Amino acid sequence: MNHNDNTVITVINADDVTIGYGKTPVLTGLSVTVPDGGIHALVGPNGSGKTTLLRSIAGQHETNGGSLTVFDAPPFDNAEVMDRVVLMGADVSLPRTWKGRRLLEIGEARWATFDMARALELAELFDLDLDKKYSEYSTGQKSMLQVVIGLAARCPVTLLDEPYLGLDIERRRVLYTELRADVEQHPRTVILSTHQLDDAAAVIDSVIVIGSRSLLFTAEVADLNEGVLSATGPAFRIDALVEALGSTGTVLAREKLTGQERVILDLRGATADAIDSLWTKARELGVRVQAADLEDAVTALAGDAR
Ligand SMILES: Nc1ncnc2c1ncn2[C@@H]1O[C@H](COP(=O)(O)OP(=O)(O)OP(=O)(O)O)[C@@H](O)[C@H]1O
Repeated sequence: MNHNDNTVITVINADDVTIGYGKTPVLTGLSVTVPDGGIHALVGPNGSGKTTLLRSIAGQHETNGGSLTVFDAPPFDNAEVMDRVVLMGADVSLPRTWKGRRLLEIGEARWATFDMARALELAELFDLDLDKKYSEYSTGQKSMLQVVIGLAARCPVTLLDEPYLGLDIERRRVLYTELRADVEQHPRTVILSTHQLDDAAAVIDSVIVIGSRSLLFTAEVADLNEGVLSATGPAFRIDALVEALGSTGTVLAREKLTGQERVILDLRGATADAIDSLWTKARELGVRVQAADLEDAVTALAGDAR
């Protein structure tokens, strides 16, 4: 594993990577590092290359240029890396005629770290019938089986590709609660690709945001929660707040609501005193300020980064 500086150990390192299909590139010049441990959301528009990137990290898809390493080694077709990585989720195909229970046994045979007791416990929490064939599962039940295998495999690098697809609200709660509990009890690095950031907001540590073709930015969720604010009020009051903001921060986005306007402000570089005085100013002006929802913060930062 790489020591980026004196403190951060990275498990996945992409440096100027190009990935595509045939001669068509999907991602170009992608440079990103993923720290060892924690849950990281991979976010980007449809077709931006999230699944392709996860497949490359899992050693299932060859990169076309640059350097991609997982545990300091190129992952493609590399058994030593692939034995420590699991990729499960929406686009992962499993043998359709096999029953859920059999697929768990395949997982147990595939990964030395697989915990069958945990797999059975998760299946019960999801209320998943393991005696049905995979082809007989609904979309949500297929997702549940994928999540069960993905978590029970206990791989140091766990990749979950849109694992919530088709899950009802109660099962989504199980997914995120059990994911967090599992990672706390058995620390590992999880990358979770998602279009539903707010759903995952409570359990993720950072976001990796890709745009069309490359990385837009990465950010710690704690930094976003503290430093990206949403301010709502009548337009003239928002104008006054933006004027007061000066060089303390940046206006990432501004939108009209019915009779009001809302701005998303990036104050991540500001001192605690500067942030305090902006809150005071907002109160004086009668502008409602709050931490921006994670989804709003990421969307605004992505718009700003493009
Ligand atoms: N097997 C393939 N052969 C050729 N092109 C492919 C193949 N798989 C994916 N692509 C193309 O690669 C691009 C990225 O696809 P990918 O599935 O990685 O995106 P994604 O970000 O996961 O999308 P979504 O959010 O819609 O799931 C898309 O333009 C897609 O059409």
